[in-house]
Amino acid sequence: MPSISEELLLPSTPGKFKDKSHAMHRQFYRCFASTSTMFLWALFLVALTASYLSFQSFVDSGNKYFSAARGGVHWEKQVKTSARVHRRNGFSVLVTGAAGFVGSHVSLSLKKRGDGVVGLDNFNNYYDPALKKARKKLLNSQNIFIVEGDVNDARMIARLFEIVPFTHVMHLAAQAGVRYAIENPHSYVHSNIAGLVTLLEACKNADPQPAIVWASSSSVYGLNEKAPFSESDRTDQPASLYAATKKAGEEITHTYNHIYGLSITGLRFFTVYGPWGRPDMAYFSFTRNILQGKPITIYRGKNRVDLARDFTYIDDIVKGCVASLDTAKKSTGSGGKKRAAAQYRIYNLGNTSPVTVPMMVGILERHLQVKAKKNAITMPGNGDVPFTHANISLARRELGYRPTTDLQTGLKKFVKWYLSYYGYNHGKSSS
Ligand SMILES: O=C(O)[C@H]1O[C@H](OP(=O)(O)OP(=O)(O)OC[C@H]2O[C@@H](n3ccc(=O)[nH]c3=O)[C@H](O)[C@@H]2O)[C@H](O)[C@@H](O)[C@H]1O
Repeated sequence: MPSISEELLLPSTPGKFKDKSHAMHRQFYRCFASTSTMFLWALFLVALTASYLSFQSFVDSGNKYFSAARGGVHWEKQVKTSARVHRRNGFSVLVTGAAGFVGSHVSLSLKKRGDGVVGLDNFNNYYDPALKKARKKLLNSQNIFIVEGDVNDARMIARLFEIVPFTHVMHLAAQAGVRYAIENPHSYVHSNIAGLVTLLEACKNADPQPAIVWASSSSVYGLNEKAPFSESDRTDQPASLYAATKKAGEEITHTYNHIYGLSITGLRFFTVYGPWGRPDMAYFSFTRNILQGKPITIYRGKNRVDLARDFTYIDDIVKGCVASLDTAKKSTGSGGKKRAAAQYRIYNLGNTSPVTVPMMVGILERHLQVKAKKNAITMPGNGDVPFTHANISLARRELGYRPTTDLQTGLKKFVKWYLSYYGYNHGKSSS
């Protein structure tokens, strides 16, 4: 088949001409023409490869777009469905840390009464992520969708606010644990400070702005010796980095309230315990060790004084969280500007009856019907405080908060859950 060049340069009836110069020209043109052909073929192949590659990437992104991947159409549908409100004047709540202990309980409680709930959790491995996955499964079974993501992911949070005009944010995602701050200080700054600011920025930019309820901590009272602890007591002597980041959170939220009109409620939780709890906490790890026949270490204060905590049962805490949402006023800002002064509140959510750690161990022994192997040592200088004791008058007055579960009753429920979840032989070697 003649090339385009041949078509153009040679006579239309080449077979009739036999002269030499023509033959030479012909050879030259043939040679030239075949190079051009190759060049054109090469161009064609390059174009073909390029279009194949771009088609492939289109298919890939298309798959992402249409599949359940984060940001896809299916993902958005899950977020919207989960946020749907099923009661009159109900809330649509973004719950951060929804696969966590308090987060999972609060999410279930809100969903149960007809509020829309979208969870957010990064499923980090501070403690066994399998427990977080199990909580997620539980929430999924109640039609609560948990987005897997970090509170530091500004784009993702902004996207969530584009999809759902959340009326409230229940911010419970945090790096918890008092003593772990010695090992991994930066994780506290990352989650409790940077993550908090990222979330507040998203809330400030949202239109309408949500009201925010978030978890502070009893640890902000630090070395305060005046008991019981009241919200107006000094909180400028933190004993751990954990406490310092929670205290910083209180100051940071105050700033966002003051400048941008965000409605903020900070809740100082006092050693929350119960079913689906945190395995890093003493009552939980003690239970595991007692059942496994391993020793437990009980810290003691100066002069062998027992440490004491105002242990607070999860159901009481959930009631306090929900009451805080119910009484939260609307934020007043929009477009990054405050229109009027907004609500700013801080409440203790405790039990008002501290129990010593050895007494807590005694209750566990009775419920488990196993004697603990106790090893008492002087409290290492790791951020612990000798006691906590909440004055809850303010929460009682303004939230109607009334804790009803004592440690004896609450630990009984915890042990029942623990045994049903892990069984008696959890972690025991078979030998
Ligand atoms: O109220 C809070 O703001 C905090 O409550 C919780 O901290 P804590 O009150 O320290 O609870 P937890 O670790 O269960 O130790 C309980 C007691 O057991 C003692 N303890 C602990 C471990 C051990 O091996 N031995 C021991 O005696 C220990 O010395 C202490 O006296 C949350 O974890 C924290 O995230 C935060 O929310």
